[in-house]
Amino acid sequence: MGSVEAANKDANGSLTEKNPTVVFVLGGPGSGKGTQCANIVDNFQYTHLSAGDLLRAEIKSGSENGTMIQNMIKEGKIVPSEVTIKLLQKAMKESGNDKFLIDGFPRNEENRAAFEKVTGIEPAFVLFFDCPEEEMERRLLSRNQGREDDNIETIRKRFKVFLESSLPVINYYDAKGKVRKINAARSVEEVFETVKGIFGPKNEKAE
Ligand SMILES: Nc1ncnc2c1ncn2[C@@H]1O[C@H](COP(=O)(O)OP(=O)(O)O)[C@@H](O)[C@H]1O
Ligand SMILES: Nc1ccn([C@@H]2O[C@H](COP(=O)(O)OP(=O)(O)O)[C@@H](O)[C@H]2O)c(=O)n1
Repeated sequence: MGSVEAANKDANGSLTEKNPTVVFVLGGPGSGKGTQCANIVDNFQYTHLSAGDLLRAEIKSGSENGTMIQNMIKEGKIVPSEVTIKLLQKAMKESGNDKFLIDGFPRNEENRAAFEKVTGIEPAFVLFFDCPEEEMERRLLSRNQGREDDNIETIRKRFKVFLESSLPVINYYDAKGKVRKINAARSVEEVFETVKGIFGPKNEKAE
């Protein structure tokens, strides 16, 4: 990692090295990213930041970008990284933590390159929840969270975007040896057993 980009100024204005630990959590829509992130947060010292949740909160907040974000989500399109990265940076700062699960980001090459450029952060590793489309479709159609994009028409568009734009990002990190691929087509408990093994005992929360 470029140490210059990673350097931050402390309260006295002097440069300090701050290297937050970032784990990207990727996988198709409905693969179980959010579910497993909740389990990780219960057991390990990480803060969960879902890019989709941050974007949905931005719509609700009445922000000037709200309508644009809402239209893009309805179409299953990826919101420009400038918007998403600002939300992620703000949430990282506000958390006071230095360990993050960044869920549903980066979703395309533009997301990936911009995050690296703006923050200077490289992920420690990437969790990839691998799940067949039929299973993801079943899960999304019964998610019942009232999401405007959990309808079959938008779901098909999201699958297409995942294959065309998000998988290349996973392949990019795979070539760097950073991807931990997990079979997500199992029960929540079985998937979490595998996830636990990846995080190891080091960051486990005390009972
Ligand atoms: N391993 C699993 N088996 C069955 N259903 C699951 C599993 N993991 C998550 N779900 C359910 O599938 C839906 C999508 O999961 P979610 O975690 O929201 O996925 P993502 O964040 O990847 O879109 C939710 O209703 C969730 O309860
Ligand atoms: N990095 C991101 C993440 C989500 N999004 C948008 O938010 C939608 C929902 O993403 P999500 O991660 O909450 O949900 P899933 O599609 O994984 O179920 C995506 O289909 C995109 O429209 C985005 O534009 N950029």
